[in-house]
Amino acid sequence: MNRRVQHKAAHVTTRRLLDMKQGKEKISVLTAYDYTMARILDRAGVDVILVGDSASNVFAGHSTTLPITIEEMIYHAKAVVKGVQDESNRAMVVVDMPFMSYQISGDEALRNAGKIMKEHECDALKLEGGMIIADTVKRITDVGIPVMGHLGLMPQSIYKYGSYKVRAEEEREADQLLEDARALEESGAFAVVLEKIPSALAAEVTRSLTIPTIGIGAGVECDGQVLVINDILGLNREFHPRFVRQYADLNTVIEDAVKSYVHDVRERSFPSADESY
Ligand SMILES: Nc1nc(=O)c2c([nH]1)NC[C@@H]1CN(c3ccc(C(=O)N[C@@H](CCC(=O)O)C(=O)O)cc3)CN21
Ligand SMILES: CC(C)C(=O)C(=O)O
Ligand SMILES: [Mg+2]
Repeated sequence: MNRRVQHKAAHVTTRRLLDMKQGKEKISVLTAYDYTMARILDRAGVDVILVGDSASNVFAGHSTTLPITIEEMIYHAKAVVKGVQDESNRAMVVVDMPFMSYQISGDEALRNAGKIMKEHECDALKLEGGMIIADTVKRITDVGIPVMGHLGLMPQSIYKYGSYKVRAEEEREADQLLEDARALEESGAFAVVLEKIPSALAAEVTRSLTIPTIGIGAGVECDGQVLVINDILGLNREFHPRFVRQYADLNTVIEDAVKSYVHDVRERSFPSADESY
């Protein structure tokens, strides 16, 4: 028996996520945008890696997710998929479809979904929206591409709302969100992200659906949780919404390391004889 194969944990599939919900095992999701980080996340055992369009913010420095292009998302996704493949190849890789790559028509959405899927071996795509994109979700899933939904705070619609405030606090909006979630499930979505909505509503959606819910600022009763990797590592100085738990202060770690390097170069203590040829 090939021991290497035997020791490799099974790649996380949409089926596995459904089983996890049924078995009440929580699903952990983090974003990644590059090869090095994807390898660390896969090694650490995260279930799903999301190549988020938040790359527009944290990688490219834009103030919203709107400017990132399909080509840029593919570039990040290729690096992440390669990282997972070179590590344990356990984590599922989901890629955000960027703003305006799926909203114009079902045809265009399908063409772009296929384009993203063909460039690398990611496992699924994520789209923002509910009933409005239900037909599109059905068309994409019908050809065999798994789709993750995204409801509540939808950053691609930020200019429609004008703020990043909590969503669906009023009963009418909450009812709409519940209907949107059901529409996504009926259209074939395998999971749905719930962003910045009241915990009680997220719990109700979670109970109402067969597919898993993945929360970000949506309480502990979601079937899983997602956060942006830069936020949990403390790489982001300015971004501190209360749903982020910071697990490290890499900002300080990196700044101190770079300061030491700059100092050593200036003082001529780097490189030493041992570090030279
Ligand atoms: N680094 C990063 N982390 C994220 O979670 C993230 C991104 N970028 N970019 C894309 C979207 C945007 N997201 C956001 C952005 C802002 C808030 C937020 O709560 N902002 C304010 C509150 C604004 C208000 O209440 O009016 C805050 O408290 O920081 C939440 C999610 C989540 N996503
Ligand atoms: C915050 C998550 C859910 C996301 O969509 C992103 O990182 O783009
Ligand atoms: Mg996103």
